Amino acid sequence: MKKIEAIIRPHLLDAVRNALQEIDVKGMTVSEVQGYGRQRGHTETYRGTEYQIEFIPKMKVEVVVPDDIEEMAVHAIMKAARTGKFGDGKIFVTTLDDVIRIRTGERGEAAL
Ligand SMILES: Nc1ncnc2c1ncn2[C@@H]1O[C@H](COP(=O)(O)OP(=O)(O)OP(=O)(O)O)[C@@H](O)[C@H]1O
Ligand SMILES: [Mg+2]
Repeated sequence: MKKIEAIIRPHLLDAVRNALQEIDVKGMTVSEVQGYGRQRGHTETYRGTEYQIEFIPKMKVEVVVPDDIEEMAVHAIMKAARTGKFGDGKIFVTTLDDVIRIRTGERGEAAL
């Protein structure tokens, strides 16, 4: 299984969710996050301490999927989240060891 974390523009959340539902992704977690990429990473020093400024609001979408739909899921997110401008976001993919459905004790892909 793969865990796909996508940092996207907040106003494109519905489009990304719809795109993922179309490829039968079973569940998802979303959260409001703040961050910066290459354009905004400057720091300010105040009384000897460095402060990171200019965090931009983004949404984080997390989905766990079987290996065989990883590429489809990544492409679905890219297509829905891309405007072509700086700040469109990023997708992080990691290998996930296990999933446990708490109610039943099912594990692995059966628990997705
Ligand atoms: N290396 C990173 N590690 C963790 N989060 C990141 C990283 N790069 C970007 N992000 C997250 O993704 C959001 C959007 O990043 P962004 O799309 O600006 O990346 P970028 O590398 O600057 O690409 P672009 O040049 O297209 O703007 C950031 O606000 C931050 O939350
Ligand atoms: Mg950027």
